Amino acid sequence: MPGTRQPLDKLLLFGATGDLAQRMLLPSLYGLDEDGLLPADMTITGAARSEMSDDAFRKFAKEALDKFLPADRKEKDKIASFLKRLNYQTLDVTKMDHFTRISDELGDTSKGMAIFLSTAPSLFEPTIKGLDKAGFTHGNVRIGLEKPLGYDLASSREINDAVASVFPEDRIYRFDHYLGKETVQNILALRFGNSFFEPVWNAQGIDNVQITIAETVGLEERAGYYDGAGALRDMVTNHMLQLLALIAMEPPARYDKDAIRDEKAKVFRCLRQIAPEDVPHNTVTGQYGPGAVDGQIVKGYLDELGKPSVTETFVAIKANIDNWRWQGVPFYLRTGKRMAVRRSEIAIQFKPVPHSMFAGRGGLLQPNVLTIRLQPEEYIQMLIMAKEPGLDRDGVHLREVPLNLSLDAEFAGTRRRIAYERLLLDLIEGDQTLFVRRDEVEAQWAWTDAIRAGWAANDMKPKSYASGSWGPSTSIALTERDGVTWQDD
Ligand SMILES: NC(=O)C1=CN([C@@H]2O[C@H](COP(=O)(O)OP(=O)(O)OC[C@H]3O[C@@H](n4cnc5c(N)ncnc54)[C@H](OP(=O)(O)O)[C@@H]3O)[C@@H](O)[C@H]2O)C=CC1
Ligand SMILES: O=C1O[C@H](COP(=O)(O)O)[C@@H](O)[C@H](O)[C@H]1O
Repeated sequence: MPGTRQPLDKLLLFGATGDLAQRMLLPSLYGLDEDGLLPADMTITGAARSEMSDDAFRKFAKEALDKFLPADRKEKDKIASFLKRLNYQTLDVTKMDHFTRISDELGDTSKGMAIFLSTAPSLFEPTIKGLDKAGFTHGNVRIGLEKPLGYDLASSREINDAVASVFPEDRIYRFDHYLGKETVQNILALRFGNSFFEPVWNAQGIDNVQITIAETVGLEERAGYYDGAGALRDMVTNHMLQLLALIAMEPPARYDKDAIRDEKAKVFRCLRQIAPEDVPHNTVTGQYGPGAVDGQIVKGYLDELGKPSVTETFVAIKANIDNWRWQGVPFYLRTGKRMAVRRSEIAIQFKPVPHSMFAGRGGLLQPNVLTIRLQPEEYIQMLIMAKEPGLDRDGVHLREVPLNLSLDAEFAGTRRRIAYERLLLDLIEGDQTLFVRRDEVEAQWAWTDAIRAGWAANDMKPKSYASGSWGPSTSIALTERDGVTWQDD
């Protein structure tokens, strides 16, 4: 709600020397500054363990911008002006006495401050304790927490309790960068800014929903974290379940933090927990072996990791939502690394027509499919049956054709922003709508913890799949058993 936004003029960024800061956070903050969206006198203080002066941090940030900003956005004057906002504090968050150092670096914080923890979740509790001890939790202070929020429900609760002991929920901003993506916000526009989908957006109109986040990258530089997490906890607990909730939720009454998050939370409460005995039937796990991706020969996961591991790099799940709207509609979720293509999309397959008047006179009717492509392209496409032109005497020849709304083309003049630009601006200005509430995050963990318990109970190990494929063949069987085919084209 723009009318109630209250910008703060200080940002304290923990994990400022990390990969996420270099690739996403510093370029995003620059993007906001470039467009005049940061408060004029706002300072950005980076904090991390590495010993660095303010100037060395500015040089570090400049290198990050040089590397990660597109060539047409590197304006010397604007970068120089952005760098003037930056300063740095060397600090180990596990050492409580280090926190007193921040006061000098920050100066007067009476107008409030936004803090963002872009560090491993194991560091959240000590950081919060340190901030509290140094007196940085009172007044107009908001705290942002990068995902993952813990490793399971128990650790997530511990973190939530620790934050809640010093920050009220309305000052806690749990990041899930998928919520900052334009196309993800477009799901709300599509569903609730148009009237024609709602009457069929239910078990009467929809046969199944498929959510895919396929990546071509492998471990990158994150082996330490990823091998302990795996695809389920890295992608499903957060991004994929948020997408599911946006597709499945009831219409919120208003575009605000309470109305939207209440509706998402209700979906999570209706998400059917998968019983241990159903886990082998309803889930598939895989681990990539060697293969070719984008024309390049790549190593398998174990070779990249350099040690044995049973961590899954692919997971597919059949989920069900037990409420009136979605009874009997499977939601198939699928995500993996080193897949055939990079693609995030939601495919909604509608029910077939109840009776075909074209039977024997025009070919088979295909059910309509609505595809919301989140990345790399951004579009919404509806597959519909149309008559092929011609004077055929044996009937009306029908063919599936796409009805396309290319968001890339329609909004060609608008810069595509990094998801973190939206979220960091909302943290600075105080709008929680696109952040995850405590009850949501804990419901997400409870659901995926049950799946992990089922894997352990059934001694399930990931099946190998070739890099550059769509995952193990059992993933195809997961949907085919229900007579459903993954939408892979
Ligand atoms: N990178 C990515 O693409 C994504 C990352 N994330 C999550 O974001 C978080 C940060 O990720 P990423 O940037 O990749 O991690 P990195 O390992 O690259 O960076 C970690 C940061 O934390 C700092 N740090 C580590 N220990 C301490 C300490 N004791 N006291 C103070 N600072 C410390 C490091 O400082 P120093 O190097 O100076 O020691 C560094 O700035 C993680 O939880 C990750 O899972 C989430 C989504 C995507
Ligand atoms: O949170 C994460 O997301 C990225 C994928 O994000 P995207 O915006 O590129 O789709 C994933 O690579 C990473 O493992 C995970 O931690």
